[in-house]
Amino acid sequence: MGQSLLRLAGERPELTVVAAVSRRVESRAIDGIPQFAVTELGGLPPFDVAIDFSLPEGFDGILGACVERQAALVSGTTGLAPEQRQAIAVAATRIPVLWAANFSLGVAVLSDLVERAATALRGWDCDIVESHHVHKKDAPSGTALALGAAAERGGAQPRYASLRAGDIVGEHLVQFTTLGERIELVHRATNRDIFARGALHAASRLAGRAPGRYQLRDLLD
Ligand SMILES: NC(=O)C1=CN([C@@H]2O[C@H](COP(=O)(O)OP(=O)(O)OC[C@H]3O[C@@H](n4cnc5c(N)ncnc54)[C@H](OP(=O)(O)O)[C@@H]3O)[C@@H](O)[C@H]2O)C=CC1
Ligand SMILES: O=C(O)C1=N[C@H](C(=O)O)C[C@H](O)C1
Repeated sequence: MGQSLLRLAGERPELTVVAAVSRRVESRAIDGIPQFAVTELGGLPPFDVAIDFSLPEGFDGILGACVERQAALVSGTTGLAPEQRQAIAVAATRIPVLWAANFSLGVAVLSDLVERAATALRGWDCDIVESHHVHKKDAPSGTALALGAAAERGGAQPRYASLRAGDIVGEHLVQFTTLGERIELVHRATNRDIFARGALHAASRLAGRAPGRYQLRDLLD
């Protein structure tokens, strides 16, 4: 995701990337952008908004740096612990924060459809099957859990299954089943750039806003 973000940031003239942060730093710059290790956050140049796609181990440092700098945070890191979700709520009293399990427009629409289907199909079984590439560390995916929360708002009690195979970018199937019939709602991401573009759009709209928790739909055109 970091590589997609750096490549696609160039499509948005209103954004200037001043630094890239990762766990290990092998060279001091990527395509001319200064690179910092997560242990060097204190040395970052001034910034208005950070975009975080890391791992739960890296999240606390980025969140802390944003609060310290009074900068906005856009995060798509999944697998966060309950305490980290709580830390987002606390930080949002001081800075604008947008955390989303999925930055694609299609999943935002799917989430609405799932809630509507769950509301209409009381008593049906609800199963969520997510498939991702073999390098993905968390399961169920953040998107599956978010879709499950949408199903729960509609009164369903979802069950989860996870598949890790090859280079699957991300697929989410939400299935409602009863005796004699079944509804399947599916989203398939085929390119990670959709997530990066969504996060870059959110970043450009979040910078400079009042402190608080924001959702993707708050920042759409
Ligand atoms: N919300 C959404 O739409 C999406 C969310 N994601 C989520 O984004 C996250 C990243 O995914 P992906 O890019 O595939 O993962 P990668 O493993 O490819 O990249 C993770 C990045 O985080 C860095 N990192 C790892 N540990 C730490 C740490 N302790 N401190 C600071 N930085 C750290 C890594 O640095 P280094 O390279 O030096 O190890 C690397 O740059 C995952 O949680 C994934 O689920 C992914 C796609 C879409
Ligand atoms: O790790 C990934 O790749 C993805 N993670 C997010 C998730 O956990 O839902 C979003 C997307 O599915 C890709």
